[in-house]
Amino acid sequence: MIIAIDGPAASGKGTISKRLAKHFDLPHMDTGLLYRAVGFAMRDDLDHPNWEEKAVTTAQTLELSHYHEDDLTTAEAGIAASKVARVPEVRAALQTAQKHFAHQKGGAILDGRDIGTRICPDADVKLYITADAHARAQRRTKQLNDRGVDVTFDEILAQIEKRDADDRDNPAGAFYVAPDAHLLDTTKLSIETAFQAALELVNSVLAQKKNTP
Ligand SMILES: Nc1ncnc2c1ncn2[C@@H]1O[C@H](COP(=O)(O)OP(=O)(O)OP(=O)(O)O)[C@@H](O)[C@H]1O
Ligand SMILES: Nc1ccn([C@@H]2O[C@H](COP(=O)(O)O)[C@@H](O)[C@H]2O)c(=O)n1
Repeated sequence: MIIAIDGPAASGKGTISKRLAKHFDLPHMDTGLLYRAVGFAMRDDLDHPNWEEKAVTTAQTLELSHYHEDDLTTAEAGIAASKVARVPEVRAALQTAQKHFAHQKGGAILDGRDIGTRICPDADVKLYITADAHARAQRRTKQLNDRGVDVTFDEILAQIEKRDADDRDNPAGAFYVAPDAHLLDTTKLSIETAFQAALELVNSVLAQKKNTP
């Protein structure tokens, strides 16, 4: 079984994906980390004239295990990720690993931006997790402040709005809600309620498929 989960930054898709992965005993891939790793590796080179070429080589030779998650989950790595994600050859290099992970025996859960549209258009279940920018900025600010990172709500809101806009008009992406995705707005939901709502959606899609000859 393949479950594809998409949504904008800090919508809670990673939290829901991890919980669903545990529930269904499926391996999980946070595909944003791949783009973040390339962005992080390129952080001092993004102003160079030939940065795109270097980003492609970085993506083609990426070893995610060489990076620390704390370095990848910063706001700066998110902004750099969004920049390298606009290079079609970077996307192509990272797609191979994602498709391979998705189609392993027994299935998988992947979360990102183009999982239901480009990586796994054949997924058994597709969810699109969203929340308004204000709620997402509050969550991300708390997440970073709890980790001791000194950022304000206003800074994070501005970054989230910019990243939303950059991602929305990424010419190399397929960042739209797949027509067969189920939408879940978590703006007013706690983590637990959001997870239960996602689980209900997944179970209802699976039950429907089981009953369809
Ligand atoms: N429904 C919710 N209510 C409150 N906080 C939440 C909710 N869902 C997630 N969070 C918190 O918001 C933060 C961001 O969540 P998460 O990492 O799951 O988002 P994401 O969409 O995967 O983000 P990214 O796109 O940057 O990877 C985390 O600290 C998480 O605990
Ligand atoms: N499938 C994906 C996943 C992510 N991106 C880009 O990476 C940025 C960081 O992603 P997070 O999920 O960790 O926030 C994101 O803003 C996208 O630009 C992508 O292109 N495709």
